[in-house]
Amino acid sequence: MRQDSQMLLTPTEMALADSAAVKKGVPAVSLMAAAGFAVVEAIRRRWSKRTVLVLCGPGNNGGDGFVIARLLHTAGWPVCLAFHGDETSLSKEAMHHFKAWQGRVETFSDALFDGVELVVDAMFGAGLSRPLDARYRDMVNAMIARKLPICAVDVPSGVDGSTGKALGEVAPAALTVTFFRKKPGHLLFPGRALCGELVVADIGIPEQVLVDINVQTWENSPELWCQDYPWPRLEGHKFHRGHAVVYGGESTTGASRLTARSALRIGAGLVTVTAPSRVWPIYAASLISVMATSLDEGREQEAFAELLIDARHNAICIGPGAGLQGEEKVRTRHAVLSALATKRAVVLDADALSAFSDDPHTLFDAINGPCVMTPHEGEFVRVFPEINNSPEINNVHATDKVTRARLAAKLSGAVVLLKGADTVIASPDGQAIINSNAPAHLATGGSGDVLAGFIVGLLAQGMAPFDAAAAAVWLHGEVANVFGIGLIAEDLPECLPGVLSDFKQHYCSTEN
Ligand SMILES: NC(=O)C1=CN([C@@H]2O[C@H](COP(=O)(O)OP(=O)(O)OC[C@H]3O[C@@H](n4cnc5c(N)ncnc54)[C@H](OP(=O)(O)O)[C@@H]3O)[C@@H](O)[C@H]2O)[C@H](O)CC1
Ligand SMILES: [K+]
Repeated sequence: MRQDSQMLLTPTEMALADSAAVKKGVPAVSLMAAAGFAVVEAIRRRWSKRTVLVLCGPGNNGGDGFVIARLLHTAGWPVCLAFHGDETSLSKEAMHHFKAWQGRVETFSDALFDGVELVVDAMFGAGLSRPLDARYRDMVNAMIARKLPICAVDVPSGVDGSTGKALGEVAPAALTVTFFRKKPGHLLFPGRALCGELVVADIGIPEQVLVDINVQTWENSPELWCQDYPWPRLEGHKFHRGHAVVYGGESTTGASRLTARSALRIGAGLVTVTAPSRVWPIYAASLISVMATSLDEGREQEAFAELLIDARHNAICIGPGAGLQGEEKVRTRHAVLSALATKRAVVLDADALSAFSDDPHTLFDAINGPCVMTPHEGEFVRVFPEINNSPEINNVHATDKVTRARLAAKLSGAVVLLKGADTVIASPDGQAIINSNAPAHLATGGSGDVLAGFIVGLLAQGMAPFDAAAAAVWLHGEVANVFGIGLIAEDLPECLPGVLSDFKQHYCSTEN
């Protein structure tokens, strides 16, 4: 996966890009000048001339602030620049721009905010290494109290660019201007909410510097996987489009029916729901294009395993409505192990994960083929207690969502899709994708069942697990955006065809 435009750089990787650019002959002082210029451009596009307070910190984020203050002043804006830090410790480039500022340099105080209409937050960016010291914290609290519009340089001060975590109180920005590429912290909550509008500015770093950086994190977009999207082919046949099996439970029958319909809508050639014979009539009466197969009473486990002997059943989804009560839990576990034993593509969601909360390693040991797990936070904690309980695994801090998903993928051998407003998809080889298109109204009952259906439907058509998971999540979010507020889970598969047509037109120019 090498889609340069979708790459997300951690602050450490950004520093590598920065120094590689300098090695290629772009002076650091020019990078800083370009960064400041880009912020001023973004400010002038958004706000008319007004009184600005530029708060500068001790590092190069503050250096950008010196440039911003100078350029706004030159443009005739009333500017107040305040700096807190050790002047003698400024980097060469920051010192260069500090000296170029001809006006007064104020010390931090609450009174600075009087009469101000816009604040530029250039206190800390990529170099933040700990919660803010008291003087900076006071300014953050004043910004929060004054409710003034804020333009943050690179990140709002206090947000960790690699994790999106807030190291203490953070004043939310109306606009954040970052450089070269987005950082994971711009997409992960709470960072995402604190950034406001996000602008990525070109500051003259050559694209070639990316070749030597082993980037492993991307923002989800069809550009990452549209090449491999399994469009129906004219010479195709429904048997070429796979046969998905969805395991249906006894009590919450709607969940697996939603999953099955979604698998069919996204293009699986055939979809079968299996159901215990006691409840089979519910499935049979309500399904039309999805087939319902009855599992004989008393030998449901054997019957499910027997169904899977037919290798045409090439993708299996277990979890939505599978059941966790008494005997149902035993059957759910058995179904999962039978499915994994086939080494065909398997999606494990909801109850299929919780059923292994007592002995997750039994589950991990059984994963030896293509598998996607789709836990929400609660299920993640149940299945990966060691990642959750230990702050550090193999010297990696396992507290942020991307790292946790990566570790889980490595531990289990499955692609792990950790759901939420900022869903992360991680592959056992370390690659991770952060999704950013899900609207708030997608959080509705049954929406996870639909997602599992989209994934198993794509797997049935031969898409690789990591791509299938990323494509399903993006399409899921896109459908919700197109449908709008008032969405219920049933709307998702029904609204998918229009979204698929638009997506095909925009991203897949050549006919398959
Ligand atoms: N990378 C690029 O291509 C460009 C980046 N630009 C801008 O530069 C910043 C990153 O600059 P950097 O100097 O690395 O980091 P910061 O400005 O964020 O701050 C580092 C200094 O702050 C001290 N620090 C860190 N945390 C705290 C804290 N909680 N309280 C007080 N002081 C703190 C840190 O001290 P240490 O003791 O930790 O070493 C540093 O002194 C990037 O965000 C961009 O805005 C360029 O100008 C353009 C190119
Ligand atoms: K900042």
